[in-house]
Amino acid sequence: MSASTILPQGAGYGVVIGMGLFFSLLMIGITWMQTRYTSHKTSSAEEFNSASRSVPPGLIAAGIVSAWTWAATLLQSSATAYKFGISGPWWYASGAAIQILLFAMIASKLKQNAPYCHTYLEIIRARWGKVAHLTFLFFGFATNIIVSTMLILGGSATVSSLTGMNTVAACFLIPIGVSIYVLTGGMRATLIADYSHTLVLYCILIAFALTAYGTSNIIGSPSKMWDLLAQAAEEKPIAGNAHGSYLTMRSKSGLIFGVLNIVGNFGTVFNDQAYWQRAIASNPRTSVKAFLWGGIAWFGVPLGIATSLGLSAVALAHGENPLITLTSEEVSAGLPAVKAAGALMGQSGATAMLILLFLAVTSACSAEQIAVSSLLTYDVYGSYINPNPSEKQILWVSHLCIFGYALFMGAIATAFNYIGISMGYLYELMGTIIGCAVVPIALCVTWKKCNAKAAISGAILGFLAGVAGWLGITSKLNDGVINVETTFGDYEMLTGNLLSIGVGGIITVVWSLLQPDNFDWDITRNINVQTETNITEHSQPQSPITDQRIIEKEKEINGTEEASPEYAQTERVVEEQPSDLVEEREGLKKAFRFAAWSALTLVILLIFVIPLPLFFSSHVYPKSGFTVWVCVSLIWLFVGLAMVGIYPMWEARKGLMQVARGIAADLRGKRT
Ligand SMILES: NC(N)=O
Repeated sequence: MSASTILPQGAGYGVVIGMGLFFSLLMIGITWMQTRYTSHKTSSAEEFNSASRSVPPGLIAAGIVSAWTWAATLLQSSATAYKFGISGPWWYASGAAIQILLFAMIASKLKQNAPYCHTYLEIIRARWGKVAHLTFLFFGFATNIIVSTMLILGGSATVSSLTGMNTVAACFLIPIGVSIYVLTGGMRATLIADYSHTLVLYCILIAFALTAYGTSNIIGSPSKMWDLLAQAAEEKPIAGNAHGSYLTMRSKSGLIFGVLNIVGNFGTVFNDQAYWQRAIASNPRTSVKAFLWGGIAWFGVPLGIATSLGLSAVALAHGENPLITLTSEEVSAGLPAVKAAGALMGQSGATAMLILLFLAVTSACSAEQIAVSSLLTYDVYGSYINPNPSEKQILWVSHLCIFGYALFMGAIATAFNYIGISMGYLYELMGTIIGCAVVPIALCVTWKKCNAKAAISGAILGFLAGVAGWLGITSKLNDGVINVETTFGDYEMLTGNLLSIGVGGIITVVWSLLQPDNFDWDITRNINVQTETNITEHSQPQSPITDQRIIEKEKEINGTEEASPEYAQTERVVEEQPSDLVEEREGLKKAFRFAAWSALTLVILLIFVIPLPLFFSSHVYPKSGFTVWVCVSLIWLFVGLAMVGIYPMWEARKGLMQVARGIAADLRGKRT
């Protein structure tokens, strides 16, 4: 064991390679059972990439939580608690949960307006053409690359800090291990692996919280933590916080981080095919529920770990005999939680942290790999290289892209490591690079008036404004010095993030209002309709029905949908029971209204109603208030465990029984 690491190097290799192999074997087993005992075969491209669009809400919610739980969710959230006190966990959790909640509305519009697409870029291509497609493909890939790099940087920094494992080896071995299980299982098995990861993740988070606030000899109660935090503030008050305290929402840097977090995370949800893919894989009737549940359950993850380990790091790094020390580079790399776990729980804490990070990073990596593979397969290969691919070719290209992207993830994370760009830096920068595409992408599937030129110009000019503003303000505030350190300032990052999303959004909306498009959603509703019926192995296409019938019936019901004469005359073959189609669209409209009300209410509560009065009143929590805060964070973890750890099992009971009956029949020799 290296003198400076809490675990031996072998533990790092053991977890990365051993657990990678374990999950690959598990995936082979799940895929085999899925193929043998259920109707879902991964030899179908539709099943491999979109899980036949039939996944129930609990499993999708677990998949959302696991894709959205990055290394940064655990590490960066705790680093914000270390830097800003309790406002850090709040702003991290609320500033990144609202996008998932709002995406519930997009998910329902997606099911209404492009029910058979494989990627959101297919919608952009069908609606706005090739230039828009290429423009947003750039922002889509930029999002996946930034997210993947942060994942691998965070994961490898943790593994090498805890075990001394070679960082480059970790950078490559983590994504390659993940690619093996993604290759084996495709989308559905990946969601099942996500579920198992999420279950263990919640259990470890609960164990950390109970140790920090219940059993630890060093802290052990909210009251003792309050004392230690008060002492830390006396020793080293936080500039910009009320009374320099860690126990207040009144934190200037915390609030700036909150804004950065909100902007950046809009980009990493709305531009990331991984979330569209979960909406696509979802059963249409329950996609809204899945995203609302996912957002609510996920909120507890950063809030819980940052309240326990982030604040523990503050307590342990101060006082007469600090148990841990943290350099600013280590804080930027997200290591306060890692060091706190080791100091509070010794080797068992370090091992739990290693496993936690491994699970979070691998499940988020798997989401990124399958997302990038879908973009490359459908939007590059299928759009520009081979417009009429066979199912075999789609599967072959998907597999190749998953493995190729795993190698790319390792290489790019290694490069960032060498040039000294940390996960924390990328986290604050991401909104500047990708925020500009958020509004056009969201409007592509929700607003018929949004015009193509406005969307393309908005995204490109927003990007240029964001980057120019970020670098310009850096130069102005730092005497012309532009480097990694100066560009990482609060105001520098804030300027870039706000300009990018603001300019992109304003240009897109204002131009579209001045020159409104009048898009016919039937064009996007027809994406892949013919292909789907041809390639879906098990679907039994119903007799063809005409759009005219659908449109007329729809008019009878609500009198709103306008029929395009051109489309009304075409015959459309659909995959689902056609007689259900109109009722289904009505159901989706209701679901959209429900998503809008619930998501907007939660957003207003989480971003305005709860934190802002606490900020403006400069309230510093007394012991009783802090104890309530700790209890809420713990309860939220248990609620999350119930929502995405226990509920999916209940939901899957019939499928599990079917598999169990199949296995029993096999054992009795009654099945061939
Ligand atoms: N997924 C995030 N932003 O932690």
